[in-house]
Amino acid sequence: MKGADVTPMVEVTDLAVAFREAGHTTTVLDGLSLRVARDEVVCLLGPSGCGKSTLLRCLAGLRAPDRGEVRLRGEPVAGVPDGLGVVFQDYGRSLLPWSTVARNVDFGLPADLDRATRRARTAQALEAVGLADAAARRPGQLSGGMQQRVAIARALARRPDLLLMDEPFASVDALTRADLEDLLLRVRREYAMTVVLVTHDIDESIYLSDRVVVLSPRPAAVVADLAVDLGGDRDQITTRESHAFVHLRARAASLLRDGSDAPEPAQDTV
Ligand SMILES: Nc1ncnc2c1ncn2[C@@H]1O[C@H](COP(=O)(O)OP(=O)(O)OP(=O)(O)O)[C@@H](O)[C@H]1O
Repeated sequence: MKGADVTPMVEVTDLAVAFREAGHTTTVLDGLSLRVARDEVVCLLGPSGCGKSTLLRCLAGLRAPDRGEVRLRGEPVAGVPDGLGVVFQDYGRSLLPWSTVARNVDFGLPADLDRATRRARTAQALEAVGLADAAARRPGQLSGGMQQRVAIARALARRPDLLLMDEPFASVDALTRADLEDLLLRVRREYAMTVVLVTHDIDESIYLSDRVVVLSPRPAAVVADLAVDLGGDRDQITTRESHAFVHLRARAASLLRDGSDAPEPAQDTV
């Protein structure tokens, strides 16, 4: 009998990246290793400037590391891999302002797809993000949250098995952010994707993920790998109030602050 495929979706080994500018070298990553299993949602949580985006760019094949290796589905990354969706924070710059919403989504599809398939995938992705009625509008006619939904639809239309997100909800207001977080939890199941999401928001990292990888200040190293046992059905109010969530938040905050883990609180204090 053939066993289940246990090849990790993402395997990063001993990654090092440095930037050299005007005779000055900034070491951003130095010996970072990380694994993400298929269908997992993992948040990379780290302080500003620690190298989160650089790590994500290495995963996306947008930057070659100076040392070490990135493998996706067991294959070394060399250039932008197939089966990948990417969503960045700055939706304003990632959408084409003169094109309709539908065209913006279609724009992300491989050139060799036939017209009927393109239309079907675009319609399905817009439906998934609740924008079926906005297909003919232009980005400038939409709110920030709606524009970010278009960016997510564009990634989904590619039917990625790996979605990389770089602070995707950092530019929208708190209520819209909560809606987009719940949208991600839903589409992650519908599209059966592995998700790697970069954030410096502790609550968001716990709410969204199966695992939070806490990174140190630059050069980013893995400080802790926190399993998030909150179940699949999450709710913005009750999940965030739960004992497990509150304790994970304290642990992540302490690890981010000085690398120390917070002790389990006594039951009568919560
Ligand atoms: N192309 C580049 N050239 C020179 N330095 C760079 C370049 N890209 C990033 N850096 C530097 O590398 C460091 C890490 O940047 P990176 O964007 O990866 O961090 P980050 O953790 O994502 O930060 P933030 O949370 O603030 O977005 C920063 O000091 C940044 O200035």
